[in-house]
Amino acid sequence: MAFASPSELPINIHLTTKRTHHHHLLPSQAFLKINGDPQLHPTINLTVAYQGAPGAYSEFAAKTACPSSKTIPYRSLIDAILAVESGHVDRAILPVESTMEGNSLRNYNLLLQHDLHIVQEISLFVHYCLLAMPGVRKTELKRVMSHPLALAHCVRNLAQLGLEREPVEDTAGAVELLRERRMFDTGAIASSRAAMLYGLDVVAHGLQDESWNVTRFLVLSKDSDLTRKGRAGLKTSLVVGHHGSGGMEVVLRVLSALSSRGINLTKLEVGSNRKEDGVVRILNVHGRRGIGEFPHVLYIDFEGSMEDDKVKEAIDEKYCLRVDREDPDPDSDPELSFHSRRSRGFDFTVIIIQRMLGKRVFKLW
Ligand SMILES: O=C(O)C(=O)Cc1ccccc1
Repeated sequence: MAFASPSELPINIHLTTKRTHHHHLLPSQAFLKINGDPQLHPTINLTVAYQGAPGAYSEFAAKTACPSSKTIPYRSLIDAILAVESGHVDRAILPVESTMEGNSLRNYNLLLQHDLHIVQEISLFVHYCLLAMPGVRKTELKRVMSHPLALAHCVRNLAQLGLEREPVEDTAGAVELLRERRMFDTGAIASSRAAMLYGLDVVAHGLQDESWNVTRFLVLSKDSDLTRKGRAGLKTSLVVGHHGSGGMEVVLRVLSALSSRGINLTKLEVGSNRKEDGVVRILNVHGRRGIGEFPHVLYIDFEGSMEDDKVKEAIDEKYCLRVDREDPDPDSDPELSFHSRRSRGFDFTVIIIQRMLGKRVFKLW
């Protein structure tokens, strides 16, 4: 391609603050412990998979999180994740939630179905631009293409401009398509970096409906880094899948086990089970592998590490969160499936994800 590679483009950073789906029932709770340290493990020469074309926000997030790494585009998030799982690349980057849209839960749930470790997280301030073919004016545009999340973030402004929305795979992919097909009546929402990369004009800046628009990305790796054991600055994610027996009491038990020990929660989300979403599928990474299905899910992030005494205590609290790494008793009731432990009549599984505490927000203009 005649355009500069993304790594050659100036990046303006402002620091502001395989699937084996076994459907058979499984014993054992899932226990996934995740950690990592970019300082201990420099990202030079790493390969990082992202979804989209060069110039996508995910690529920028990958480059920011893993400086000097080589970013590799993939068509879909699943392809990017499979590339890490199969060892073709070292890392994958996954956008999981944004301040405007809340959780892209489908992405988060992808994480639960693959045996990968979160080694880092990065928050990116996303500033959307309206791009058009060179010389085209904003008023000449009839429609706009972009990633569904970008379209959702700009819905009011786009309506005001009277532009029809057309979802495509990613923001940079929209720009590429626009240029390839020489579409003079169509714009794309993407970064100014994508405009430079593909030689398009920026006809409007800051198209997001709300000024504070931050997306959180997770960096995934096949390997965990046990050298981080007990180190400060970690954040842990807990995903509790349950079957709703006892109403919401599982939720209360989990929260009280953490809050009674002064453990600071940084995220709390009770997975709603609207019919169209169906169950959440969670991979069991211990014992016999397979997928468990849970109609109710609780997502929690808290500050601290699984090595902290109070965290250990909360996790081990009797009748509350028992995380069992051992294979369950083979004679146990197969109906217990994935979530072999029943605690006072509740059945649930717990996934624990340990990772870096990401406090910084990067800005891309
Ligand atoms: O389409 C892109 O550029 C992506 O990387 C996905 C995305 C879209 C909008 C905000 C953050 C990430």
